[in-house]
Amino acid sequence: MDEEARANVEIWKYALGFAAMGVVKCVIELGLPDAMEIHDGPMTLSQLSAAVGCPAGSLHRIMRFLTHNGIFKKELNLSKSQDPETFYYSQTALSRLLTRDKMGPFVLVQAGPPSQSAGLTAKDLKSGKGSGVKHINAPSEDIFWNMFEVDPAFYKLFQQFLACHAKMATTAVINYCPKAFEGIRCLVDVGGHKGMAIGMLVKAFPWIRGINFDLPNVIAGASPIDGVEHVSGNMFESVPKADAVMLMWILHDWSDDLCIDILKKCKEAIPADKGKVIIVDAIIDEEGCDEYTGARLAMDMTIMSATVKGKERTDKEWAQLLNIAGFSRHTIKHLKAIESVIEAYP
Ligand SMILES: Nc1ncnc2c1ncn2[C@@H]1O[C@H](CSCC[C@H]([NH3+])C(=O)O)[C@@H](O)[C@H]1O
Ligand SMILES: COc1ccc(-c2cc(=O)c3ccc(O)c(O)c3o2)cc1
Repeated sequence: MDEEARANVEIWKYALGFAAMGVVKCVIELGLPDAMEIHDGPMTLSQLSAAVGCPAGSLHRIMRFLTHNGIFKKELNLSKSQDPETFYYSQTALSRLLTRDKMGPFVLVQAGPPSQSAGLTAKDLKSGKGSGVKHINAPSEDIFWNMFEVDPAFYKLFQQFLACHAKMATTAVINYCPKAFEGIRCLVDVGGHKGMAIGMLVKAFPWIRGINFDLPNVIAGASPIDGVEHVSGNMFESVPKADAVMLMWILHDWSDDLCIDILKKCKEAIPADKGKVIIVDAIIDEEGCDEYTGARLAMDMTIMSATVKGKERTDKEWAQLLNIAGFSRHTIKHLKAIESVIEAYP
């Protein structure tokens, strides 16, 4: 790998490093390394879930991230057949160091007092309601982003972060997946924020007329962009009509049920015969692994701590969502990035 390619991978260690440390802190709080020590042998996911009082769904994602990083091992239980309990988890030299009588307290103290520490907490996980830092004032997840109410300064930073992400991810999409944009006359970027991505796409593919669609408070702050019309609305109600819809970094914020609602609205917006939905999001590779697998799993931990029921999805989970939302087929193109491109057809 050349220096630049290595840098593109390495940077994620630093960008998502806080999430990784937050999860390690959280499993110590849950007492997971201690529970394994007491059990004194391999444990299935449901045994672990019962021992630490954390729902199996989130615990599965946490263990997937930790085993990838050498904290705990996942092994095949050859005495059983194809169900999730086919696997069991056991300790590694690293996880043995995370008990409360070894390095556990050392890690916890670095995160500061519980009232001030951000990210995942044992309490949130045990409640099964998700963490949802950014939906802090929201009664449920199907509410508009309400970052303004949480902290205006943080909201400003979050806007810069989104612009920076859109620039990076759209560059990868343009370089590695240009074919997806052939023949599209009108493209709507749903949740396109201030229009960075659609602005870059209409410049790279000048035959496209772009629509940037986002919440009214976001569109109100967007500047004019050549070839792009800004439209405000709510994707849970309707999406502007176009030949194709793009959803970049949208679906990973929402539960399966709300993703299906969004996908159905997108399907209504495109022609049934030649329309498509272009999803740009991570695909978790549970079987294989590439240089970005660690970053995708760390992003899943960030999404777990930042949203109520969002998650990064495996290819099987994506297929299931698209199928339930009424799409007949889809293709996947991997980029040299955290994200992949899924093209879904009515
Ligand atoms: N109900 C909604 N309708 C339309 N846009 C929404 C809705 N809820 C959240 N959003 C927007 O969805 C975006 C998610 S962040 C992703 C931004 C951009 N696509 C990127 O990849 O960088 C934000 O700009 C939100 O304002
Ligand atoms: C209020 O505290 C937070 C809110 C949001 C996030 C956050 C971080 C991040 O990397 C990310 C990535 C993608 C995405 O769709 C997000 O919503 C997102 O949120 C962290 C802390």
